[in-house]
Order: sequence, then C-alpha cells, then structure tokens
Amino acid sequence: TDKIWASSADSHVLEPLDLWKRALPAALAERAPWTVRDDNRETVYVDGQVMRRDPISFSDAMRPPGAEDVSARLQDLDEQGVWAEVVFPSRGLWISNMSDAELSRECARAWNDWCAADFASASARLLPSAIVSALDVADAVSELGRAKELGFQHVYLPTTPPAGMPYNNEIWEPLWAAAAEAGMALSFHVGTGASPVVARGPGGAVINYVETTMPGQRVVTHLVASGALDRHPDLRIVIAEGGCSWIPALADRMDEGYRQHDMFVRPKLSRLPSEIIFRQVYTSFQHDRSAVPTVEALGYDKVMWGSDYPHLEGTFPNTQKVLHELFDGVDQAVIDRITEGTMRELFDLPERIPA
Ligand SMILES: CC(C)(COP(=O)(O)O)[C@@H](O)C(=O)NCCC(=O)NCCSC(=O)[C@]1(C)CCC[C@@]2(C)[C@@H]3[C@@H]4C[C@@H]5C[C@]3(C[C@]5(C)O4)[C@H](O)C[C@@H]21
Ligand SMILES: [Mn+2]
Repeated sequence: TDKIWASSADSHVLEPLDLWKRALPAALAERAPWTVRDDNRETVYVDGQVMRRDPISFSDAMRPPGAEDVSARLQDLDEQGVWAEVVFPSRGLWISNMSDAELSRECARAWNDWCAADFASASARLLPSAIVSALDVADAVSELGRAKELGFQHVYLPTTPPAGMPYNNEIWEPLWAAAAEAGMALSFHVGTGASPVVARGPGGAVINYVETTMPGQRVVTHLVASGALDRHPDLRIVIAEGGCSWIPALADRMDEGYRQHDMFVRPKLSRLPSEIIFRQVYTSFQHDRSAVPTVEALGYDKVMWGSDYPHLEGTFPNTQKVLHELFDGVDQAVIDRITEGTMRELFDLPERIPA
C-alpha cells in the first residue's frame, strides 16, 4: 500500500531535564519542573510540590530517541510519513501548574529561548508552540510578542486556567487582542492546568481519558459565549488532542442556549456561536473514526489529524496503519483537508519536498 503523507497538529518534544537549571538563577531553577526516577516510578516536582507519579514503564513508553533528539525525530517523521508537525512541550506543560507568577514567567521565557535556539532551528517542518504564563496576563502579552519575534506561530495555554481566572473573564482580553493583532493562534492542549487524574479505581483510566477532554470543551464555551472570539474574528484557537467530533454537538447546544435563553444572554454576539466556532475553533484527533464523517456530514472542517508523537495516545510507530484505516476510500479533498489543508490555514508550513 502506498504511503499517505500527513502533517500532524499535535506532538511533543522532551526537553533536557536541566533546561531551567542551565538558564535560570539557582533560586528559581530549584523550583522549576524536575523529575526523580527511582527503580519503578518517576516523580514530577514543581515548585517543591509533587505533581505526578508515573510507573517507569509509562514514562519510558513515551521516550523513543526522537522524543529528545531532533535528528532522530526528523528520521521518524520521514519513516512514519509525517511532513510538518505542531510540537507542544512536555516538561514545559508543568509551568501551567505553578502558582507563582514570577516563576511561571521566567520558566516560560527560558523554555521559549531553548526551543527557538535548540529545537525549532533544526527544521522549518517543526512548528512548536511557545509557552506564556497563565498567571499574569500582562506577562503573557509581552512573552507572546517576544515569541513572535523568535519565530513562533502560536502560543500554548492550559485547558484549565488558574483558579479565579476563568477564560470568560475580562482580565484575559489584552491577551486575546494581542494574539489576534500578532496573528498568533492560541493552542490549548488537553490535560493541562490541573491534574488530569479525576477518577480512581475501577474504570479510572478510561474515565480520566474522556474527562480530560471536558476542560477543552469549556475553553470553547467560555471563549465563544463571552464574546472573546466574536470581538476578534482573526483570532483562531486550537484544542489539541481532545478529538473533533464533539464540536458540532457543542455548537448546537450553544446556539440553542443563545436563542432559547436570549433573555439572560450577555454579551449579545454578532454571529451565532456555531458560526464563530465553525470559523475560529480548530481541533485535533489521533484515531477517531468519527472525524472524517464529521467533516463530510456535519460541515465542520477545522479538523486536524495529530500523531501525538511520541506519546502512547498517538500513532507512533504505526502511523501509516492508522492513516490507511482513517483515509482509505475517503474523498481526496477531505483527506487533503484533514492531513494538512486545515493546518495550512493556521500556520506557515514549508512546501513539501517530493518524497
Ligand atoms: C491509573 C489511574 C486511574 C489511577 O487509578 P488508581 O489510583 O490506581 O486506582 C490514573 O492514574 C490514570 O488514569 N492514569 C493513566 C494516565 C493519566 O494520567 N490519565 C489522565 C487522562 S489522559 C491525559 O491527561 C493526557 C491528555 C494523555 C496521557 C498523557 C498525559 C497524562 C500527559 C503525560 C503526563 C503529564 C500530563 C500530560 C503531559 C505530561 C508531561 O505527559 C498531559 O498534561 C495530559 C496527558
Ligand atoms: Mn499531545
């Protein structure tokens, strides 16, 4: 069977463990994300707190050489049939769990400098998100501007915002305006900003896997119903790794609420929630059988496939098998859209070199 080439809207880079120790003064570095491995588990510390404990088998399953070594990554991309890829942090995602604005700002800045210098510089096929502080909107606005100068095309924010800072709150307006003005997309990756382990015991793993998509849905309800996306028609957001097929259903529910509860609705929007969503909200999936039918039958086409390399939730090392299962027999225009066309609406991708 022939190779299907796709670009991926979701992957991760594993940063050097000592990234912040090398970049920050000791007083801050010692509070930056850190992991300790004993013989059967890896513990993540952030600002003196235990954030997470994973069995070594889980941590190691996400660490092929390409996770950390960019030339190995590019070889994996070629072998798997992935042209360009959006790249999210790994250790850097823990910045979203901090409660200290200075620490968050300085760790984000150091991550962005490392990423621009040592990772993105390796190939135009790599489209990393920059990190901005979620704790202080002014810090986020200035780091977004710096990230644009460093060549980033989007910034990452957690799906669960800090306590007291819900995404419908006006405090965020300067960041929405700055992102729209700068032409930077805002990428929200599921499972971030709060512990994604919300259930334990029987069925816990599957319950948590589904629950992790809910905060991603709340990002959409909050940014659409509050008028943030309506006020900034050029602002695009991405909900990464949460699937795509829930978008039309969410849009229906929001339209119904907007119409049937009109007497309570504020602000009034210039467009229906569904119109805003279908135009400005992009999503990514890895395996969903419901993704192609969503584009074909429900008319929502801001749908992007993601490899989630090198995570277990992704398609590596069986990307071609997954792409054939998803796309064999599908209309070529739909394939083109989901495997790269939609991403090209959001980001500048290098032209493909014929394989
Ligand atoms: C085994 C249980 C049920 C505990 O039950 P028990 O006490 O033994 O009865 C529980 O620990 C569990 O469900 N463990 C499975 C793994 C997990 O944490 N699932 C959360 C939902 S999935 C998720 O949140 C994704 C989106 C996908 C998996 C990797 C994920 C956790 C990654 C991993 C871990 C950490 C969080 C992170 C970025 C990070 C650096 O890599 C994302 O923020 C988020 C992400
Ligand atoms: Mn991911």
